[in-house]
Amino acid sequence: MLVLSGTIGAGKTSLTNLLAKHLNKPAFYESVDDNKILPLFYKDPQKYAFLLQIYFLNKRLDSIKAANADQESVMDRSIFEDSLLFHLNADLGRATNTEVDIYDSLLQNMMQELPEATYQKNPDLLIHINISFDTMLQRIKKRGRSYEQIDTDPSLYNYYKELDQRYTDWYANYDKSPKMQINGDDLDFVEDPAARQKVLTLIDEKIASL
Ligand SMILES: Nc1ncnc2c1ncn2[C@@H]1O[C@H](COP(=O)(O)OP(=O)(O)OP(=O)(O)O)[C@@H](O)[C@H]1O
Repeated sequence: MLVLSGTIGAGKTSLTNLLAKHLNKPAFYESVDDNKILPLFYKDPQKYAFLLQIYFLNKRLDSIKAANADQESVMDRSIFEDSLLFHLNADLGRATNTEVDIYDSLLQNMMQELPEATYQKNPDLLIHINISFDTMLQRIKKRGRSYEQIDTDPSLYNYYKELDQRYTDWYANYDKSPKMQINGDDLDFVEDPAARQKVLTLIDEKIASL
């Protein structure tokens, strides 16, 4: 299982699509637009942070189980980033210590590899798309999901800034599988065909080396 990671607007969904087509493998997406809890969370984070995370955990484990039939199936987001986001929200006072403890132990329980299982839950490769904070802000604006806009809620600026910093630390410390990083500022694989080819070649080379 190949798993994409990266901050909001990094291009995870687009690269999942490209890569799955390139490899002729199934893609697994977490649909953001169908998520009924996400807009509620952005409106009232204190009330909905924990519920949103339980929703995501459940969905992502479903995808992991489905994606595991194939070593090169592609998933558009990792379960580990949910934990990163939840801890950020908890540190902002949007979840209680008890909720954090329950979340952490639930995640650990869900992700425990069982010796008798026919598949593993951790990725075979994590592909991290790294974009700068400025690019992140531009993409959020360009995509225009209403609840993500800083113009509507200026406090989101600090939330995104902190998220950006935590992503850098998270990727540096990630050790659940082999990993690679794509420079999403330099390589615009959505708009530029040459960049697209370069990214796919980099990933092919990494897969071949595993
Ligand atoms: N575990 C989570 N906790 C809180 N918010 C989350 C969580 N997971 C995703 N989100 C929110 O859901 C929205 C979509 O995020 P995500 O990064 O998965 O997709 P995306 O922005 O479409 O990424 P890309 O453009 O890279 O495909 C964002 O507003 C993000 O903050």
